[in-house]
Amino acid sequence: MTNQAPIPVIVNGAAGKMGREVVKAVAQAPDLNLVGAIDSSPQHQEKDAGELAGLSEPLEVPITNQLEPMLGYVAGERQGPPGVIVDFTHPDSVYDNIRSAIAYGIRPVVGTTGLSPEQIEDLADFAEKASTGCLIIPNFSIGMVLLQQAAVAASQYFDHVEIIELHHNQKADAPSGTAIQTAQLLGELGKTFNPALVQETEKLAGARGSQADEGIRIHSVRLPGLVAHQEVIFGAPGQIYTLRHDTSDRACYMPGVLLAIRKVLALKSLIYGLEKIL
Ligand SMILES: NC(=O)C1=CN([C@@H]2O[C@H](COP(=O)(O)OP(=O)(O)OC[C@H]3O[C@@H](n4cnc5c(N)ncnc54)[C@H](OP(=O)(O)O)[C@@H]3O)[C@@H](O)[C@H]2O)C=CC1
Ligand SMILES: O=C(O)C1=N[C@H](C(=O)O)C[C@H](O)C1
Repeated sequence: MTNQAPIPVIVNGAAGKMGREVVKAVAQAPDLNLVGAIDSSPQHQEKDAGELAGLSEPLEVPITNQLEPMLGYVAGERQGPPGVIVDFTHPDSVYDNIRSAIAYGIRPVVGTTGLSPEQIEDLADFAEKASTGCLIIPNFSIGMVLLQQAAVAASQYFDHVEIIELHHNQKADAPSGTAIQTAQLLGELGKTFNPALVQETEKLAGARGSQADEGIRIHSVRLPGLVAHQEVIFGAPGQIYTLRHDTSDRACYMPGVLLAIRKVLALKSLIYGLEKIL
């Protein structure tokens, strides 16, 4: 049992699919205190974040679109640990959100995908200069970390690999942040995958998917009825090795989100990927 004051947590994107899960998870964690719920969606302004998330009791935390005043308010609290902001918003806004939080000394835990490599590098410089921890985690589920580790192990023995990611049809970005990170992890071995055997022609543009730097094809499927799924398919003469992860409930991300909130306070720079904090 610890006497430490709870960590103040702001959820950005609190009315969204992930934001609502995070509100519930934070409200149920005794060492965390939900102090703010931000969301730009006009129809949810002033609603109680707890009720919106499906909790039986209100949390007395209203949804607001006032990010900067909220950051200023939490930063101004002199007692207890510094604040953390969890971001599940939109690829278009996440870069600015992270910069604003760091400028106020609030530690970002970022699940929003769609940041470019240049933006991540720039944010890493900014966090380093501010000596402020920041976590960018393309996928918070332990199953995906295990899939990626298995894929890295397999890639020592296979020269041919393609990725298929499948998501619900409200997803803004493609390919998924997880698929991009998976290709990067495979590419870190320094191998070039998928040496061409024939001159290929795409009769319909995009038929062979997108091609990451590592030579790895990524195919994106968007359908209602899907949540989040990924296959990494290795091929060699006479054999196929398939790794697959399926998400059926966004609750699967919450242990990773809570871990990241607790870990980010001890950091002084930006870290990318859940595997680095396990
Ligand atoms: N890292 C991980 O493990 C996971 C990452 N994700 C990522 O998280 C992000 C959010 O996903 P999801 O919850 O499904 O998306 P949703 O669209 O369900 O939720 C996003 C919420 O953020 C709001 N919003 C949009 N822009 C802003 C802004 N500038 N400031 C404040 N609020 C804003 C949206 O409002 P409105 O609807 O009005 O636009 C919406 O309520 C995506 O990038 C997704 O890829 C998702 C699952 C797991
Ligand atoms: O939008 C989603 O749903 C998800 N987004 C993340 C991604 O782009 O990788 C993580 C997970 O796949 C769910």
